[in-house]
Amino acid sequence: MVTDRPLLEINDLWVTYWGRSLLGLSGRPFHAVKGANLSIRPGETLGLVGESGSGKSSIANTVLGLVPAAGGSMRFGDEDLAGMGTRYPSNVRKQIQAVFQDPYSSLNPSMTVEEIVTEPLRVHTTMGRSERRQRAVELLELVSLSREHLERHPHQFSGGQRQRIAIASALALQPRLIVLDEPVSALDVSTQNQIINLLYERRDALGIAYLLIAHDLALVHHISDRIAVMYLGHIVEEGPSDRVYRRPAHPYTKALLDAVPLLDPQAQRARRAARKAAPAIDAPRVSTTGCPYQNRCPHVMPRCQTEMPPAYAVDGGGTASCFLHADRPAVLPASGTGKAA
Ligand SMILES: Nc1ncnc2c1ncn2[C@@H]1O[C@H](COP(=O)(O)OP(=O)(O)OP(=O)(O)O)[C@@H](O)[C@H]1O
Repeated sequence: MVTDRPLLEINDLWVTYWGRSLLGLSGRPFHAVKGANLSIRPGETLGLVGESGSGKSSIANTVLGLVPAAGGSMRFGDEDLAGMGTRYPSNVRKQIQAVFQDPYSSLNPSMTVEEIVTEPLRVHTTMGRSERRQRAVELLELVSLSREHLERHPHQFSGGQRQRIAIASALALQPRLIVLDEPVSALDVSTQNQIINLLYERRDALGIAYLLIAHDLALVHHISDRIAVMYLGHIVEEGPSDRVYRRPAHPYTKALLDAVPLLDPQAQRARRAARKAAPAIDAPRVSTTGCPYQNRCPHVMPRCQTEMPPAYAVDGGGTASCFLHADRPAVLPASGTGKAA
């Protein structure tokens, strides 16, 4: 049910945190997201990957209206999200829901399952109590739980069941977009598969779009239509999931994929040997000019140290911000060259 017009369109997004000095005055700004461009169509899943600290949750929290955009635009349908800061009106908040990583801390332990699942209905609709209860039963059935679970508290459930409850609550208002921030990384492998299948089913049945944040590239490839790759606040590559996974165009995406363990032990041994023979790679470092990946990149060229690459079109779809593709048309200006508001 993917259509062409974007549901969410993010252009040149900046997210900035301000440090605090001892006197409580604002210290130096830290730009966690530097000019990101992303879009998600209705019913589409966009996987956002990158190492810890690259800015994925900062984008997610800005889309959810938990953190204000410091610059750029974010359109959701006809709504200007960036202009609303953290004060989304109810009609917008209803349409964008979230499921977070840790089902042990994201559910209020003093509430019953019925209260948790019907809370969004209580806040955002005029439904009466019995109607809400009926809806709670339907929602629990959607996530393979049942009426008998209504009166129980979160501590009476396993991690996977708690994540089902969180998903039921996120579905309550029939949102158009759900932000999934590491939704299965706290779960064991077989429970992960069950939750992923559940998310799949709900997406196909209800036409919801997902912004899926995860470290696990194999998982993201499995569930996403498109993948965007972040490095130090920049989107360095974006494109159809299969193309990014099988033919990564940015050296950083390639490095991320090389870190995914191979099932074949012989191939895994060969890869380990090749890695040992390769020169040591520096830790990530914020460069003041040029490409953010320059000090780790095996293909670094002189211009990478002075110029930020624009996003070049890539064969098979999508873009890569890397001068290795400079023979292709640039479709977006270099990210991070604009100024945060
Ligand atoms: N509230 C905050 N105040 C100051 N700095 C922050 C804040 N939240 C995040 N940061 C910083 O912003 C950068 C990006 O963080 P973010 O959580 O968005 O990354 P991430 O890619 O989601 O990481 P992870 O995968 O570990 O969750 C990090 O350097 C982080 O320390």
